[in-house]
Amino acid sequence: MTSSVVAPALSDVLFACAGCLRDVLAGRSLTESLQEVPDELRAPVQSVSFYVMRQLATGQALSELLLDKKAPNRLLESLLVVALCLLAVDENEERNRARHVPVYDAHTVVNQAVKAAEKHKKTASFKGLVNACLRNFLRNKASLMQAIAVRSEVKWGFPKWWIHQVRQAYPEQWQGILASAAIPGPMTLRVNTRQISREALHRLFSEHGIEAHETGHAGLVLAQAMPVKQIPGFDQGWWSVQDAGAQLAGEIVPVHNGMRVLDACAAPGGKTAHMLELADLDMTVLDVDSYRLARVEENLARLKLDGPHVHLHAADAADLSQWWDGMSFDLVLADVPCTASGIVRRHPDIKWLRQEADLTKTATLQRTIVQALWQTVAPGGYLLYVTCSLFPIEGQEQARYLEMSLADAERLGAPGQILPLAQQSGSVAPHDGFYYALFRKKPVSGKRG
Ligand SMILES: C[S@@+](CC[C@H](N)C(=O)[O-])C[C@H]1O[C@@H](n2cnc3c(N)ncnc32)[C@H](O)[C@@H]1O
Repeated sequence: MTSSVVAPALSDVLFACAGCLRDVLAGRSLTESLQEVPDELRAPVQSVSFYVMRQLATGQALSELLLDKKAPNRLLESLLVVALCLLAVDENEERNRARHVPVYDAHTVVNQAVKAAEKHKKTASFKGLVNACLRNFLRNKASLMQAIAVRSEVKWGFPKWWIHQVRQAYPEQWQGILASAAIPGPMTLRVNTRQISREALHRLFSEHGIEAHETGHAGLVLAQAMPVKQIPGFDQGWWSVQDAGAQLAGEIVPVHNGMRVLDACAAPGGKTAHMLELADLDMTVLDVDSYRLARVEENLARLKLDGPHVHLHAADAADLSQWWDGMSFDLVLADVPCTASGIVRRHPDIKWLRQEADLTKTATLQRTIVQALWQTVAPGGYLLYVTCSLFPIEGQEQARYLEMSLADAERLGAPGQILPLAQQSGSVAPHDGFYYALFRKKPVSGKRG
């Protein structure tokens, strides 16, 4: 018997996207919201929603211009914004392909958005408004697009405060940094060199027609993103998906066999696994979120890195009384919670979820965590501070503060701020944004470190 897969109706996709957008505007992450989308709709809803997150300022500015007054409810507003983001797509197809832009026929979008409005009691009585508003946009597209193009948030696809912060921190590079978020990141893998060499995996990929190039010590960047199950070696644990910027951690941590290591903010376990791939370690793994910690367990099992040398605890790293037995660590990885401003090309909802006031709150939390963790570092031991942020308050300013305030700390060489910048205008940045600072606790005098 053959089974044919029927593509979902665009009206269902648009309606589900409107629900996801409404959730994000209410402060929920897109990843969480997408989990509630029915399986058969998830792939197209994810693709359209990611695009909408990148183009949100455009959709919102257009809906403001087209409606005489505020939309009657959030769901309707979200449906209009989703449809307007799709209708505003420019006609340069080549550019669109590179940017993974979902392209639909304009009149189909209008008809399907009206059908989507019919699906819910909150939107059904406004289907005439949806129709009028979207048709008005199509009639006046050029002048409306011109009217909003002058707004900085439309030009860059970020909230104003974010543009201001990046511009202030990086007066030479701010445009390249903001532009890099418009294009989805490449699919980069980290080879589990305990299972297979990078050369052997690269060869195997070539035999399967999968084009890739090498990056860093153990990375392979795929020319085309693919579902993980279609790439040889996933179930065998031969590789993990991990951005090249995150893979740098493995090149900085001074790991060697026999070390007692703490990964304090570990989930989903990308860097935990990387360290375990590099050396035989006694590894304590913490995360405050037990649901996320379960992902570390799954990942380590798939990569065949689990065992009695790995100890997982769901606990607050800052509260030593919850989890620490008093035995110090040779190395602590503090990949602390942050604004995640360096990874917005992969999680474009982040730029709308964060508020400017989060910067100081997050920086304070980071200090509290690191100051507690410093007590667990053995004399002569190391602490690697990491964030996936671009904002100096979580990066260089934080590292300077820690250097001054941590007892017996010396700062060692580390890359500092890594910026997501395309090598040429319009091309994909090779890695996300990260910050790395490495500290060592001075050995007790008289003992060699
Ligand atoms: C940037 S992510 C870590 C990414 C991870 N190191 C990796 O490479 O896959 C930060 C993690 O810190 C966790 N977290 C936040 N606050 C924490 C706390 N007080 N104690 C321990 N973990 C915390 C979050 O649940 C989140 O999983």
